[in-house]
Parts: sequence; structure tokens; C-alpha cells
Amino acid sequence: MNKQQLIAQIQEKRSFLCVGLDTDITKLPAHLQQHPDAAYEFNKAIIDATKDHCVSYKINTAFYESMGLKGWEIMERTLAYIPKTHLSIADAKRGDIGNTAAQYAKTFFEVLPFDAVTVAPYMGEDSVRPFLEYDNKWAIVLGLTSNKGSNDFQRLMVQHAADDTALLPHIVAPNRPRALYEEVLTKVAAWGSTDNLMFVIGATQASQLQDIRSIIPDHFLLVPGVGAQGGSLEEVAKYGKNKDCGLLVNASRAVIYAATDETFAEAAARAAKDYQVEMSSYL
Ligand SMILES: O=c1ccn([C@@H]2O[C@H](COP(=O)(O)O)[C@@H](O)[C@H]2O)c(=O)[nH]1
Repeated sequence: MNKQQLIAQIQEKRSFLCVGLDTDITKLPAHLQQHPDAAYEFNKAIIDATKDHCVSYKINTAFYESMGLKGWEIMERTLAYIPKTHLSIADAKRGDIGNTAAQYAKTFFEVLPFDAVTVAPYMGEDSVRPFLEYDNKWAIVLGLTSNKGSNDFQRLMVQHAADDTALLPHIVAPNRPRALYEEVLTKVAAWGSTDNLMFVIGATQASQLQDIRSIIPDHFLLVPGVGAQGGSLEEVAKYGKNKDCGLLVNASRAVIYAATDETFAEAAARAAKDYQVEMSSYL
């Protein structure tokens, strides 16, 4: 899916919601627990219930990898069930030396034909490049994550690299110390374009969004952390939206486990619709 198609979906649905399929088999409704294909049936019901209110689905691969071989197969069938109109994201947070990263890119863009995959940037350019070599596919690089641990490294102040002054002369004052995540956004943005690169910015980091937008005004941001993690959708929209909307806000638990009994699909539909209605007011 390309950027224009994504923007068109957002405008048509008046939604920038991404539903996270973090399907934990221990949390499935009791009536599904005995079903031989419970996780897939759950995913199908969630997709049917929410697809009119969202523009994207994010499959966090951890929830499927932890089921072993069966989990990969469920992930594959779930991906095939996601409507082609919706951006499909593998939240796999991969990153390794170049030739290994190329295998990860092949896994998530060819073997499993996702539109996008999340990538950890800390092994540098050769670890990200292979994900940028596919037409109409996206690398979504971790920028400033939603968790408390983001303080451990991402917010550390560093002396910026000399070549950043050339990349962003309007904002990088010589010798101004910057947070490591700012350095990541600046450098990684130069490796790709707004057509093949997005960044993960946690909704719990909304106070940094103005600063982030001064570095990457035009990129789409994947924003997890509303709902169960307590981030504010209103603040994210206020400080993070750009001329194209430029946001995909993810909610996983708040949608898929809105109810944990037989009514789970209707409850998920209601939760997704509530997000859509609020998002519509910000567009
Ligand atoms: O910074 C990050 C990066 C990824 N995630 C992932 O997003 C979802 C959030 O789930 P909720 O249930 O809506 O809290 C989950 O898959 C995380 O692994 C993140 O939360 N923060």
C-alpha cells in the first residue's frame, strides 16, 4: 500500500485507527477456548467487527511466535483475512547486520506479504536498508517508544554527529546536545523517504511531539500507547497531526479485549467506533 492509498483510506473512513491483534490465547473468551482454531476465529471476528472503523491492523508477532509453528500459520491466515484496503503491519521489531536484515525483510514482505514491518534502528544503516528496497512497503522504525524503559537509552543526551548539521541546518545548532532518539529520527529519515519510512512514537510521549514534528514534519507516525497504556489521543492529534494526518494510532487491548465474554466482537466494534468518532473530530 502506498502513501496516497493510506491517506485516501483515512479521509474516507475519517479514522486513523490501527487495531492491534495482540491475540493472547490465555485471554480468549471462555466459549472460544475449546475451539480447535480459537485464535484465528477470534481474529476473524475482531476484523469483521472493526474493519469499518479502522484503516490498519497491527499483528504483534510475539503473540504468534510464542505459539510455535501453529502461531506462524495463524499469523499467515490472519494476514490473508485482513482486507487489502487496510495497511497490514508486522510488529516484529527486527534489526540485524545487512544480510540477515535482508532475510527479515523477505520474511515480512514476501513470505508473509505484510505492507509494513517495525524495525529497531540501533544496528545502524545496513540493518535498516533492506527494508527500504521494496516498492509500496514500509519500514516503521522505533523512534521514541511508549514504555518507561525508553528513558534508559532513547532519551540520553548525546553530542550530535557532525553531518547532522548538513542534514538539518535549520534546527541543529552546532554542538547542541540532543536526545539519542532525535539523532535516530534525523539520521534514519535521510536513508529513506516519506513513502517508505514511518516512525514509532509512543502516545505516552505526546509532550515530545512538537519537537519530533520539527525533525520529521512529513512522515507518518505509528503511535501505540492509547487505551491500556493511558496515552492521550487528543494530545497525540493536537501535536502530532500533519497536513496528511500523518498518524496511525494503535489500540490493541482496549479494542480486542473490550469484553471477554460472548459479546467480545460487539464490544470491540463499539470501542473501535468510539476511537473513530473521536478521531473524526480531530481531522
Ligand atoms: O513503543 C511501543 C512500540 C510498540 N508497542 C506495541 O503496541 C501495542 C500496544 O498495545 P496496547 O494493548 O494498546 O497497549 C503492543 O503490541 C506493543 O508491543 C508499544 O506499546 N509501544
